Amino acid sequence: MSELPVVLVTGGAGYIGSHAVLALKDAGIPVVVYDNLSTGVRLAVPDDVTLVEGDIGDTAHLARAIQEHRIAAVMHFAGSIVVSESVEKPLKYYHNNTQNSLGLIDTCIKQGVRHMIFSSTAAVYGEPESSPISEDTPTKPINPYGASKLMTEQMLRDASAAHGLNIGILRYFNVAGADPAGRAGQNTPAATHLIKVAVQAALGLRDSISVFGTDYQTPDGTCIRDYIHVSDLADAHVLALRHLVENGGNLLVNCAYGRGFSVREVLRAVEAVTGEPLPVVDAPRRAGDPPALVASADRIRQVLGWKPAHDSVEEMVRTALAWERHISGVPDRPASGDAAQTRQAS
Ligand SMILES: NC(=O)c1ccc[n+]([C@@H]2O[C@H](COP(=O)([O-])OP(=O)(O)OC[C@H]3O[C@@H](n4cnc5c(N)ncnc54)[C@H](O)[C@@H]3O)[C@@H](O)[C@H]2O)c1
Ligand SMILES: O=c1ccn([C@@H]2O[C@H](COP(=O)(O)OP(=O)(O)O[C@H]3O[C@H](CO)[C@H](O)[C@H](O)[C@H]3O)[C@@H](O)[C@H]2O)c(=O)[nH]1
Repeated sequence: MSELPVVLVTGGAGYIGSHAVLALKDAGIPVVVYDNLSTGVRLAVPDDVTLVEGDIGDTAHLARAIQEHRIAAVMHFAGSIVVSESVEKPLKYYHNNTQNSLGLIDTCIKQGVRHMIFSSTAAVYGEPESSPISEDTPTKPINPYGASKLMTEQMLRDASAAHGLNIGILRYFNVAGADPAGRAGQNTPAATHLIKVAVQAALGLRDSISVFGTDYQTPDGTCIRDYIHVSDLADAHVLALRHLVENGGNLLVNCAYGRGFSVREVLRAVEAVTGEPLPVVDAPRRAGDPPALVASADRIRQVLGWKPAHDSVEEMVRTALAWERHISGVPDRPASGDAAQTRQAS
């Protein structure tokens, strides 16, 4: 096995990046985090990992960090991620996801970085005419978020051809859950992701959960997504890094399990895990949402030998719920026997 390089994780104080940091550490790979803490939090970075606080748009600062820590590989998670916000504020997305990635790629090439793994998204496919979605499905984003990521993919391909940078483009579908060992999770209080919002509603941290759109052309009228556990996704990054270091060349893979769940199915899973009904409100469609995104997930298994360990919506919900309790301080419900005793005593 070739020696693995020191990895700079941009966005490593965020949700997925912090899980990737854990997976790299667990694999014994040295790691440094670069993050401006705009949505990420310092506490998400383990004590024994260096956090360089900075913006990827500050290329001089970035170049110094790459030199100082002898970085040879970058995992690039930093970005803006909310589809509906990208419709309202498209230039924020072209700035942070496209323009800042351009500066990062340029800096990496000038500093001799050999490998880059990029967080792309299923949103690059838009509303595909066929399902499941393979990596060869045409890319036609329907929102600025997806367009901003697709442009970065193109820059990476061109930069790779011209400058020999090895690139791994990972197109994530819907990421959910938290580290099963309880070391990390999604920390953004105002997060918009379905499972995060649903467990917050289950814990009484939100009054209700809205179902955005009930009239889609899907079996129960709600949107369908391919949810992937964040720890399986983090492991895929370590495998992708090994692949680039050992084989060179480029990689483009969907990151998903290859099966879809509707919004209502996800909410039923939350109710099954908590044993309580959720306060659900039907609401109008949300801007920029495609009706269904389900991956063909064969390539990632074949090329990387990826074997997911957490392929279950219930496990995503359970781990997300445990993390939400941990950060919010909402205690676990008493076991039903305890509740019965309390009632009898009163
Ligand atoms: N969450 C999902 O379901 C999902 C799906 C597909 C793709 N992605 C992609 O994965 C990546 C990580 O997403 P996440 O869910 O962990 O989001 P997140 O908001 O938790 O993490 C993003 C991190 O990047 C940092 N950041 C943002 N802009 C920065 C900048 N200019 N300079 C330095 N740091 C900056 C933030 O502080 C944060 O720590 C993003 O690129 C996102 O587009 C996420
Ligand atoms: O409170 C909510 C939140 C979400 N939804 C619905 O649940 C589905 C999933 O929505 P999320 O906000 O959890 O995720 P998105 O599919 O909008 O987007 C996520 O996955 C994409 C890839 O599929 C992108 O990469 C993006 O970064 C990431 O946020 C959508 O149909 C949405 O309308 C609700 O009904 N109520």
